[in-house]
Amino acid sequence: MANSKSKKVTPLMAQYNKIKAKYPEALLLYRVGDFYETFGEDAVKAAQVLGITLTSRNNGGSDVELAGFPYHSVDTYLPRLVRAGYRVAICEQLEKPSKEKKIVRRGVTEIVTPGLAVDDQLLEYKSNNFLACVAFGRGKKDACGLSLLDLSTGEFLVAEGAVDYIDKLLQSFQPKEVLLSKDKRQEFERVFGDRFYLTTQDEWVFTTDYTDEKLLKQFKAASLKGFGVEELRVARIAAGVALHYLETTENRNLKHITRISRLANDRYVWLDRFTIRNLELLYSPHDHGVSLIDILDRTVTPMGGRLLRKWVVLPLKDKAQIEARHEAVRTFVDSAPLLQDLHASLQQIGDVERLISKVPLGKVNPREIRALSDALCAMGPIRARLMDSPSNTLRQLAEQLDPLPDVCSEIGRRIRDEPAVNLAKGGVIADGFDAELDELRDITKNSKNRLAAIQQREVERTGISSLKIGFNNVFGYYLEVTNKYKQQVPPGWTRKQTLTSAERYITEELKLLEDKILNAEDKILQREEQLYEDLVLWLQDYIAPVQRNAGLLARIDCLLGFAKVANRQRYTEPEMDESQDIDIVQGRHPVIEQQLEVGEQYVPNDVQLDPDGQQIIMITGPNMAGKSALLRQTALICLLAQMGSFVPAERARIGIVDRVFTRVGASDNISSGESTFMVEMNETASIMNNITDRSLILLDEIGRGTSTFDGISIAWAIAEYLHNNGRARPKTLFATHYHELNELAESLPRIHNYSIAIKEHGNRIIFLRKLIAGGSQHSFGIHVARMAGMPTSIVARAGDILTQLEAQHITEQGDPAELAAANDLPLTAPATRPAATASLSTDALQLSIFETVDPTAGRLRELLDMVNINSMTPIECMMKLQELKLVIEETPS
Ligand SMILES: Nc1ncnc2c1ncn2[C@@H]1O[C@H](COP(=O)(O)OP(=O)(O)OP(=O)(O)O)[C@@H](O)[C@H]1O
Repeated sequence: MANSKSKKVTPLMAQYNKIKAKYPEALLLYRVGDFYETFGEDAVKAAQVLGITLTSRNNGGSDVELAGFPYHSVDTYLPRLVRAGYRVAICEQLEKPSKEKKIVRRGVTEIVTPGLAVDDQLLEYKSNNFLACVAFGRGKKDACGLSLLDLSTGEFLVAEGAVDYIDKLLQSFQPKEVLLSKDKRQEFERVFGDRFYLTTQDEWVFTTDYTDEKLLKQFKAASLKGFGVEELRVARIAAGVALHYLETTENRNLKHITRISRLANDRYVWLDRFTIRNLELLYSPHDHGVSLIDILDRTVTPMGGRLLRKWVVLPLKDKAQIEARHEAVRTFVDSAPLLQDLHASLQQIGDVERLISKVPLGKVNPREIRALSDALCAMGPIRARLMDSPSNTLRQLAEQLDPLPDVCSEIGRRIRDEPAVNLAKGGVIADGFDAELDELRDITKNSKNRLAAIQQREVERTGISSLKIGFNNVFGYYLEVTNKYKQQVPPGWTRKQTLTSAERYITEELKLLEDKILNAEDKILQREEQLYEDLVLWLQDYIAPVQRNAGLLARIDCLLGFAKVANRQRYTEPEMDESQDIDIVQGRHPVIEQQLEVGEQYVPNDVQLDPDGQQIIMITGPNMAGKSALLRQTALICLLAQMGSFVPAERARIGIVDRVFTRVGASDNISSGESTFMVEMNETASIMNNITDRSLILLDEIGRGTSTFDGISIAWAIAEYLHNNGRARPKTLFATHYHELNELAESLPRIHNYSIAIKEHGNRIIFLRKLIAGGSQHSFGIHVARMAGMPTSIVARAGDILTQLEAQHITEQGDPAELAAANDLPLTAPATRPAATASLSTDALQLSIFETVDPTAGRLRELLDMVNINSMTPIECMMKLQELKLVIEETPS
């Protein structure tokens, strides 16, 4: 820190210390002349992050660290500091330096944090930059409130609900910064994890009275009734805290925050947080992985791109709304010229939503204002074209578009066609708009002509033919009259200088012109600034209509994007109905089908689900057969349909789905122990408690994270519960390695067995990727090992061991399938039921193995001792066998 205790602190450092004390948590960029300086610890951090030189400055006897950069580099350096996670306070000089004042007045004009970014360098153009606030309810049962505010667009959303709902929204909207009460940090991290950039606020801010006052003031309203947020007490607190935070970070002109909207939980399909992650809707966890949005986003405008991200995580449940989107997409698909025209027009639009937000923030530059008017001008043709289209949806959208001709023409009248980006450089305001400015410009351009004109006129008027206009530094412009014509000087001229052969005069007119010429440049800049400010102020009245246009264009853009994807990827229009069936004919996985190697073809599959007949599909098949792909494509097709998109299928009839749950079994519990398994079971239990008739559940290798027999038992119990649960019959796709689960179909009529076909070809397995009726009866690991060329003696022996292990286990504990069926396992069984013994007694078996495969017995025994067969997947078994085989091959006989 700058040393405030030092005896003789320089005036500059004294001022710095005072300002810094007000913003202790921020890294302070302190303007000194043409530089932004940082001092003390801030300087150390800035030097490290920015790679700038760290020096020191004498501060009245003691040294303080110093690092700075030129003011014009702020656009380069500021984003780097913010991205590195710093809050940055920018302290400007608030007055021009003058000789009389020892030190100029300075103050913080802006605080930039990840959630408060508005500069293009800090924003991703197709993503919102949300600042979130989470307010916890009073008790455990009380709801949690969330607000999401994008300062760069003015979008302001609130939601209230159970913790898992808020968690899901945080995951979907990925806020860049989250505000919370000082005393709730631990609770927040426990519930929502530690991956957010947190900023705490004083506890007193989180009170209804204070926050409601903030909201009412922002929206200039007497009540919040009109916004549909009256009932959401905790969400309103979260919203008010966000406004409070903006105020304390010097963001005071928030005219672009014109509305607050409720994210109505009941309007959208409920996706549990695993589903968003698991279906890779927005992100893929793999390196260079592709997510659904990557495939789906063919939008042209940044607003469209941002809206699509919301559509993807908030699929609709209302049939009419979904069909309205389909109808618009169909219209574009059916008319290539309409699609192309709209695409071309939208390309001229740019980011009007963010442009108009810069108006109240005082950040809009002249070129952006011009871009705004270009965008408005482009809206006319879009409106006209869509009004002519056969689509009701598109006509309704077009009708609401308002190209604001006044704004468009006013900007055209006031701003030059290609204005300078930087207002301070001039050349912004159009010629002919302002007489004063025109005159000033004229003066600088034509000053010589004007002087010559005066000279000419005066020669004619006075008859002094030798009259000349000259200039000197003492009294500026003058009229010089030779002695010969002295008598003809008119009365209004003032003599200023007498020379031997001539006299010099000034006139009122000449002085005025001189003044104008000398100050013209300065005055031009001032006048341009003034006129520009007037325009920006005038534009503030049009923020809401421009935002409305931006919203409409975003929707048109998304629908157009869906049509482009449908054309390119051969998607078809799904039929939506109120039934509870899902009937997909020749469906495909939208992402995987795009990623296959050249020459590979995605194999489409039919999937039918209905709660009265085929409620649960049990799919068996070896690793890599395509089970997970089938599960996910089914959910993705339903979700795509409900987002309003066409779907990758030959035909699809979808009874509206209201919830999608996904669970994927933990892949390895060897390193993470039981906890992973416990988590898996807890989460599965939460699915079981929330299912409805319209739910779609994907269970992929559930129970994999424990020993084989435990896993089978648990998967069995879950399948049984989903089938027999009286409350609801959720449609379920169940992928499993455990062929034992096929037995369930014998006693439970709505469970149907399927498998994914494979074919043996010599030593190779060919994956046919076809879903066929009937479960598979193979023990895949050993089966695959045989096809991989394992010596027959080992394969045969492995088969024997498996049979013996299963037989032994059945005598010790009973057949897991029978056990499960007999015990009528309750829901809570996974967590509370005593785990079946994981270690099997294999001593006897091992002895006999080693008797037969000597002389490599020692090494093989060693390797086998380390194996826990109960926790291995078939493919791991196969690899282990391969390893054993190598031992045999490498040992000299
Ligand atoms: N219908 C299909 N057509 C073409 N390729 C497919 C198809 N289904 C899956 N694949 C390919 O097979 C790979 C494996 O599929 P998937 O992960 O679904 O197998 P799995 O049976 O779930 O295996 P595991 O049990 O190991 O998870 C996919 O990454 C994809 O490349």
